[in-house]
Amino acid sequence: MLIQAYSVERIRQAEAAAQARTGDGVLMRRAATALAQVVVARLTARLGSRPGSRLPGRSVVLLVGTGDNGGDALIAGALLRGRGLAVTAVLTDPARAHADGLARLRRAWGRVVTADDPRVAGLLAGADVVIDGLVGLAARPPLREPAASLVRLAVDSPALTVAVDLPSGLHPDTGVVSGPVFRADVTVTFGALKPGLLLADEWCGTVVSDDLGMGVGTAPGTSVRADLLALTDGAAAALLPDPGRADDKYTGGLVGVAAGSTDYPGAPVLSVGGAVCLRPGMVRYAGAQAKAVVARWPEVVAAESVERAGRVQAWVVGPGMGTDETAAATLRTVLEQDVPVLVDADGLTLLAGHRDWLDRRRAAGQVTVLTPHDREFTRVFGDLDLTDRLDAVRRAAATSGAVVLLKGHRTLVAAPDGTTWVNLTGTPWLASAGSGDVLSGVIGSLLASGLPADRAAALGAHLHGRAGERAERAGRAGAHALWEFLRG
Ligand SMILES: NC(=O)C1=CN([C@@H]2O[C@H](COP(=O)(O)OP(=O)(O)OC[C@H]3O[C@@H](n4cnc5c(N)ncnc54)[C@H](OP(=O)(O)O)[C@@H]3O)[C@@H](O)[C@H]2O)[C@@H](O)CC1
Ligand SMILES: [K+]
Repeated sequence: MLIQAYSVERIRQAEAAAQARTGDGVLMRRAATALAQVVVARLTARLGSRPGSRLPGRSVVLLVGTGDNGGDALIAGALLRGRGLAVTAVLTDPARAHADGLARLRRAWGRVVTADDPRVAGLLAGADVVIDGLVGLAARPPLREPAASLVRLAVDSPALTVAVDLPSGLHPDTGVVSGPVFRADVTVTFGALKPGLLLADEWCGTVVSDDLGMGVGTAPGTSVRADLLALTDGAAAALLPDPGRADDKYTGGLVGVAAGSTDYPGAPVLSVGGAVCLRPGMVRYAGAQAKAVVARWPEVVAAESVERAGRVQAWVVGPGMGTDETAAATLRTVLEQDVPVLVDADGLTLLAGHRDWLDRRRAAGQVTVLTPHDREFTRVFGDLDLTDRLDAVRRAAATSGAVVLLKGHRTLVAAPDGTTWVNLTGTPWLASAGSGDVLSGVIGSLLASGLPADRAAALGAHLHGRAGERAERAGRAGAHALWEFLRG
């Protein structure tokens, strides 16, 4: 199963349709029930079975804004009162707080204070649970006062922090964070995942999604495609090409790597290594480092130039290639071939001055994949602002006709038809020299095996991230062993 996120607009459409079926208030009651259940389960687990660790009497603080997000929190608060918890709602604007939710909490003997109450800081510091019902789908960060101050206070609370629908301060569609953000241990989200929860997952903690019976993405007559996709390990394993019994080295995927120069002997070895690790039928290498490449990867068939390399089913071009005339000629030759081509590193720098080469491939219906980091992205797509990375990568794919993989904490992949992926694997340890070279080879192999380009890029990023996580564990173990050794 793929992980699927939907835009606020799509969720609102499904909500309207569901509300017409169920009648007023039903979805909110379901949302509040789901929220209260998660709070009880998580708090019970947190308290454990120590003496005195019973739920009744534990304190819950609700941060309540001016909309239905606050309504969810208030009704959940009333339900938690029913379990014997002490519940206090902190209202940002009493006149605009959800009236029915407030009435229910009051009927259940919940306490209500306003955000300017001097006791609020103490309440948050002493709470067992803080529930963030400040803003949800209607959020337009940065948070205004007094919500911003409440979030700042909540950051210091040792309580279990639970976000309703999404952490306040985060943009639901873009994941862009500006100003203070509620840092959640758990986010209970309704209808479907929102893109922001995947793009800025570091604020969300564990995400529990309850569709409330809304059927987002399945409404008749609407597009079933999610707005943002992510792979699970299971989905990644299902995509991985397996050689069939009838395959030989020529049918199992032939990938060519045009990379390296006299100045950069390492990048081609790494890029070819990435390709080899995916076990295609054959890896061909073209460039100035044939000896170094074959010394490390003896199964590779190497040549000095693309013209002499022979037939392939996909090319990777660019890592360590330099940006001189020879490199430009190599890039041009590769881009003239009617096979999928992945352009990385120096290839991207060169491409910035030759956008017409990309246009030609687009006109011919040929598949191109670009794998920039931020600086390379700006070189090629200078007019696109990277504040909203999702928007930028989608525009880049739409205007260039290429699949664009934008590297980052959460690597994004966008296809010209609008299909967009976010990669959820990896570690900051991957932000190191040579890591991108390996990724280019991995994706090149997947392209050669015939996977659609956006899937090849998303799968490559997923596998590369998992490999990075393993390397991190090994690196940490190594560093620890070294430390022990040095200490004698
Ligand atoms: N769809 C579903 O499936 C279901 C949805 N449900 C729930 O409803 C929620 C959506 O409720 P909603 O539409 O009432 O808006 P919500 O997010 O509570 O915002 C309230 C107000 O916040 C304000 N505000 C905005 N930005 C701000 C900022 N930066 N700083 C400060 N304030 C800011 C803005 O006010 P204004 O700008 O007008 O002053 C806005 O009107 C949804 O997230 C889910 O929890 C469930 O109950 C049932 C199923
Ligand atoms: K919230």
